[in-house]
Amino acid sequence: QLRQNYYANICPNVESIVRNAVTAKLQQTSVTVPGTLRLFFHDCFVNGCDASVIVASTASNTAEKDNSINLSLAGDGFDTVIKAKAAVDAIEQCRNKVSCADILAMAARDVISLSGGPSYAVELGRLDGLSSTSASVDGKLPLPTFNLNQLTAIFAANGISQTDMIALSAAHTVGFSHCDKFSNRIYDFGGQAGSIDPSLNRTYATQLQIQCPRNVDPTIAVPLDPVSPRAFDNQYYLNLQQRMGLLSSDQVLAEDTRSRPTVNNWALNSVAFNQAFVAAITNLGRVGVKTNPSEGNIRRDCAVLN
Ligand code: HEM
Ligand SMILES: [Ca+2]
Repeated sequence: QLRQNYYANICPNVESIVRNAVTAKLQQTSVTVPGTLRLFFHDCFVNGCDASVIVASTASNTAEKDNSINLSLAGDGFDTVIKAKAAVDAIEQCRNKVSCADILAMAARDVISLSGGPSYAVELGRLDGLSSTSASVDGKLPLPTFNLNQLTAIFAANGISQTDMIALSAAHTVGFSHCDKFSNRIYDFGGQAGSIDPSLNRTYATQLQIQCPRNVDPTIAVPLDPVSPRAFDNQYYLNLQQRMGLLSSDQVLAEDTRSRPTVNNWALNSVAFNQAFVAAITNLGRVGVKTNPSEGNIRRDCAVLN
């Protein structure tokens, strides 16, 4: 139902308007890249790709963004969409004609290519959702402690294959994680005093213990990809081969014999990885999309339901 060039007659320059806004935002802060990419994922897995994650809470409604799992979404991701929407709406012909969900899909595409990843044509035509509740997020997003079966199942629930899940996990080639998401791996692993997760590289574990001491300030975050934290590349898989996946859900992809061959292939072949990633994020962008006016609309303010 979605298609490329959906806005060709409605707002012909929408893609360059969004790209320029994203580029300007990226010049202000590099967090724009991971912030926008993770926002797209957290949107699509809850109520489909409908910008429900961007809606702000009101006196009578606690929105998705205030669910505990979304509290670590970077404010700069939201700001990227708000700024791109303002740039689109500054053009008379485009005003209130482009959905926030599509702007987020375009911005996600743009931050990937602007940080060295593949460029691809993005499918458009999503409507913005009509609701956003914190309760609707519960159980819909993967946890960093998930094993391969749990990861595969939660992606399958969104119609996304295990191969696509392995490709999409490479989004962790950029951005940061707070210490609490992996502290169980570096301190008293398995409840055993002084124990470290055996699937974690020892040298890396020591570095992490220094960056994340016990009782660390909860605002401290460390790069998900310690080798090339700002480049969108296949370094993620090379890290996994070195047991330098930061989250347990990252490292499990190289530890489980069912996913390991794919990890090894994409560590070796960045062209094949880029191809797989484009296919996978295109599938992610199709999850639960609303195209019928009875199920959505085009929000005037991305943070407020019309
Ligand atoms: C496979 C299951 C996944 C799990 C368990 C997972 C979990 C996490 C966790 C725990 C963090 C750290 C949050 C924090 O402490 O601030 C994180 C960060 C991130 N995730 Fe995922 N994630 C998964 C898949 C994805 C996917 C599919 C994408 C996008 C396509 C994605 C994009 C990101 C990005 C870009 C960051 C860095 C955010 C930032 O620096 O602001 N993740 N993820
Ligand atoms: Ca959503």
